[in-house]
Amino acid sequence: MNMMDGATQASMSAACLAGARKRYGRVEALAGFDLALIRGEVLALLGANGAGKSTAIGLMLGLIAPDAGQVELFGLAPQSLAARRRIGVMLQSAALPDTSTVGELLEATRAYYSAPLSITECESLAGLQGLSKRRYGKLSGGQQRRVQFALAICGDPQLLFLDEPTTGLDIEARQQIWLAIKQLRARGVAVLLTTHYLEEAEALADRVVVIDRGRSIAEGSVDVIRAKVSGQRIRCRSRLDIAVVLGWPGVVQATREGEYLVLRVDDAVRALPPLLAADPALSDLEISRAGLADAFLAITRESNEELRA
Ligand SMILES: Nc1ncnc2c1ncn2[C@@H]1O[C@H](COP(=O)(O)OP(=O)(O)OP(=O)(O)O)[C@@H](O)[C@H]1O
Repeated sequence: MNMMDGATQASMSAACLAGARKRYGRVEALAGFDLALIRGEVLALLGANGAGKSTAIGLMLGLIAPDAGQVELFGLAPQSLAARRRIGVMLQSAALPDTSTVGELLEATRAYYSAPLSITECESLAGLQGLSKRRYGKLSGGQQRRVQFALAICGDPQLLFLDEPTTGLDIEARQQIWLAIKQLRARGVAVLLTTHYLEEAEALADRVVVIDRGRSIAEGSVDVIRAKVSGQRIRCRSRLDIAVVLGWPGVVQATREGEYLVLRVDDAVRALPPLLAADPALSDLEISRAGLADAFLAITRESNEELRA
C-alpha cells in the first residue's frame, strides 16, 4: 500500500512525464509515455536505438515541446529558471571550447549556480585530479567525458540527467563514475540514466523502465525486470548452428557472439547433455542465471511479437 499522501508525493517528485506524445513527421517518437522519478532514486531508462529515450529527455529538459501530455520538473515547467537551476545534464555529446582549461570550464559553469559544489569535490567525484590546467581539446575522449560529468554535477543538482555517461570510458573510469552516482544518490539526488550497458543499470538502478517505440513496456526494480525471464544462461565456445540449437527442448533463446554461443535455457542441467553430445569440441563453458540483458531482449521481443500479431 502506498502510504504517501498527495502532498508528500508531489514534494518527492523530481520529474514527471504523463501521457507524453511527440511525433516527427511519420515517426511517433513518444506514443503516450509516462515516467515518474522521485528524489534519491536512480532510474535507468532502457531501450534499443530509436526507442524514444533522447526524445523523453529532450522533453524533460524543455528542449522540445510535447504534442500532448504533461511534463514537469519538481512540479514546475521544465523551462522555468527555478527548475533549471536544480538540474544537471550530461548529454551524449557536448560542444565545449577546446582551448579552455578544465579549471576554467569548471569555474565558468559553477558561476551559474548560487551554491555549487567545491572544485575539490567536483574533481574528486569525477576523477579529474591533476587535470585542472590541461586544455579540454588536448584531453583523451574518456577524460573529456569525465569533465562533462563534472560540469553536470558542479551546480549540486537535485536531479541529474545522464545520457549514456560511460560510453567510451575504460573500466576504471566507468567505476569512478558509478561510485560518484552512488554517492550523489546517497545525498538524495535523483538520477535519470540512459545506457546501453545493461550491467550499468544492474549495478546502479533502483528502478528500470524499458521503452520501445515510444511506449513504456516494462517497469520495476532490476530484480522484478530480471524475474520476467526465468532460467539460466549458458555461454560457450562452439560452432553449433543456432537454428539447430533453438529446436532443442528447453532452449528459449540462442544467439551468437563471435565464436561464442549464448543460450537461455529453462534448466541448464537438462540442456547440457545434448549440447556436449552435439559438439565434442565445445569449450569455455559458463553457466549463470539470466540477467537484465536477457530480460531486456525477451521483453522487447515479446512486445514486437504482440505488435505483429
Ligand atoms: N529531430 C528529429 N526529426 C525527425 N525524427 C526524429 C528526430 N528526433 C528523433 N527522431 C526519431 O524519433 C525516434 C526516437 O528517437 P530518439 O532519439 O528519442 O531515440 P533513442 O531511444 O534516444 O535512440 P538512441 O539509443 O539511438 O539514442 C527515432 O525513430 C528517431 O529517428
